[in-house]
Amino acid sequence: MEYHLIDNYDHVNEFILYTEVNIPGRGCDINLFNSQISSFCSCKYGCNDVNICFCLKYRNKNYTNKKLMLTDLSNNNSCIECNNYCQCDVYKCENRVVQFGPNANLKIEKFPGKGYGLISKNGMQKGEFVCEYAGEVIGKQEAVERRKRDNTNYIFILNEKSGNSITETIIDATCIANIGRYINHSCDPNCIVIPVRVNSVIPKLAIFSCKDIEIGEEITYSYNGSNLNEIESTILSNRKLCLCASKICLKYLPYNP
Ligand SMILES: C[S@@+](CC[C@H](N)C(=O)[O-])C[C@H]1O[C@@H](n2cnc3c(N)ncnc32)[C@H](O)[C@@H]1O
Repeated sequence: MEYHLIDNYDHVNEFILYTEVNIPGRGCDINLFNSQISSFCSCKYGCNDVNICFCLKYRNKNYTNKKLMLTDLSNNNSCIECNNYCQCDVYKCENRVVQFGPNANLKIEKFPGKGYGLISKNGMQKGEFVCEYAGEVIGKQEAVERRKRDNTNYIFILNEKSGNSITETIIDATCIANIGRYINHSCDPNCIVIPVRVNSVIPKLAIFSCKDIEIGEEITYSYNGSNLNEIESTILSNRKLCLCASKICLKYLPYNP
């Protein structure tokens, strides 16, 4: 059964194209992009029992009451949600969160010195899904070239380690993106980025709160680990000052955006 993603947000800049989900860009492996995870569950009820649901059987439980179970993430920092092949009821299944789209409680605001940023209008509880960081899925070489050409701020690189191998997912949200592109960096962030797979083998970069967030508070994650290392070494002399204002601020953004 298919799900319906609801995303009513738009950009503050008319030159940026809104996309609710990732789209393939240059250098993206189209076969991987179009791949369909072939395992599925045949649950009749909520997909909340690791002994019954096939999607949860070999993993930790991802969510409780639709909130990310942060304690289980130390061993396993990625999630696989139930997919289009699963026979569970889409709206009763407890293993579907990111696929339904962003939190309805977000607002883009201006922050002096930082440009735009995202706030939570009504506050959030720890573990709530905020939104995806969606954009063009591109290859490494293309990312290096775009970064040199445009000095772009919006290329996110996610590295997932599994044994000796590393899976790299690169999303460029410069020109085509969802609301996730507006989230600023903090050295003491209230959100984390987790790779979440639904149908495709290529993960969605899903942003979840890792603390309770107050009404009107800025939503942030740490940009540390989301950069292009090859380029970083050439630009350390030109790093941007961090304005996160946290007590443990490291003074500079983790890379030169
Ligand atoms: C992914 S964008 C975030 C959204 C951006 N503020 C905007 O207006 O589109 C990254 C850029 O935001 C700004 N930024 C993000 N976090 C910041 C911080 N803690 N301090 C200063 N500038 C920040 C930097 O200019 C950075 O290049």
